[in-house]
Amino acid sequence: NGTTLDDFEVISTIGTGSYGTCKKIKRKKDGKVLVWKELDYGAMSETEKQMLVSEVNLLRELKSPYIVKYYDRIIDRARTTIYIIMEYCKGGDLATIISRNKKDSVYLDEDFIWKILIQLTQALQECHQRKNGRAVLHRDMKPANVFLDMDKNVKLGDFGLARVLHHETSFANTYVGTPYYMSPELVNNMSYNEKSDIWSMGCVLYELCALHPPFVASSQTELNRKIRLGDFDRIPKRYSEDLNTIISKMLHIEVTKRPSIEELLADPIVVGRRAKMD
Ligand SMILES: CN(C)CCCNS(=O)(=O)c1cccc(Nc2nc(OCC3CCCCC3)c3[nH]cnc3n2)c1
Repeated sequence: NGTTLDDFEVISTIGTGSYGTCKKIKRKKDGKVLVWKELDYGAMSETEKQMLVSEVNLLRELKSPYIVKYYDRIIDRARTTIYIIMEYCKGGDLATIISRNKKDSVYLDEDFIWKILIQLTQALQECHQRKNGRAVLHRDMKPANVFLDMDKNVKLGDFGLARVLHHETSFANTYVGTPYYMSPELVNNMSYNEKSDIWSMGCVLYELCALHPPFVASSQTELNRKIRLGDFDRIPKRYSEDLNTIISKMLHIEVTKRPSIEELLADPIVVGRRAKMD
């Protein structure tokens, strides 16, 4: 592909993630605002570079209105840096929205939370039920990875990048935050599976309601104990029994009892709410 860095102009730096820096950019030919994520692969082994290539190729295949659109990539061998060009989400991320509402002690509207629930479920459906291939697991769904576009539609971001960097040897593996969203099966050292993404989605939706995660502790061991027990307070009483029921189902500690994407989309409560929205 003929895309080069000169085709873009950097507007500003949005932030730095576990893998590198995210910048807001403008495509010179038409002024379109995008972002790129800069990853320095200099310290990566051959295996990790292979994983990075396959993750980026997976990004290209994920096409959903609720997944951050991948545009292109530029490789700068001189700087051992890959630039992954994606759509810019004007509404920012849910972590920022949650912390602002928490500071102002203002709960989010139930309709807004249902919209996020339904769109996040559809984003996961695209990944878990991919037509031409194996399911892509997000592995790192959390409020900071869920963005909004200018119409407050969900844009699930940073796919795959999490996997590449959770590869044991990569430097970015040093945990920066507390893994509030680890599922019970992960805490019990079992394998990550599609139902683990459902658990994380439940944690994100719970946090949108309560403005704090379902399980909070001051140490990893205490957090693990709480996650294994699976006891959490009901979401604030201002929210309906329907919303509480759906979120509680996603937070079932037994993987087999936790609904799959298709079961969620077929749930009468979800079907009923979607009918009201469309
Ligand atoms: C770290 N955050 C709590 C706040 C810091 C920054 N504010 S913010 O709420 O993300 C914010 C504000 C305005 C616009 C956007 N748009 C946006 N951001 C992305 O990634 C952000 C990046 C992810 C890794 C960590 C650093 C930040 C995108 N990726 C693909 N499209 C993207 N569009 C984001």
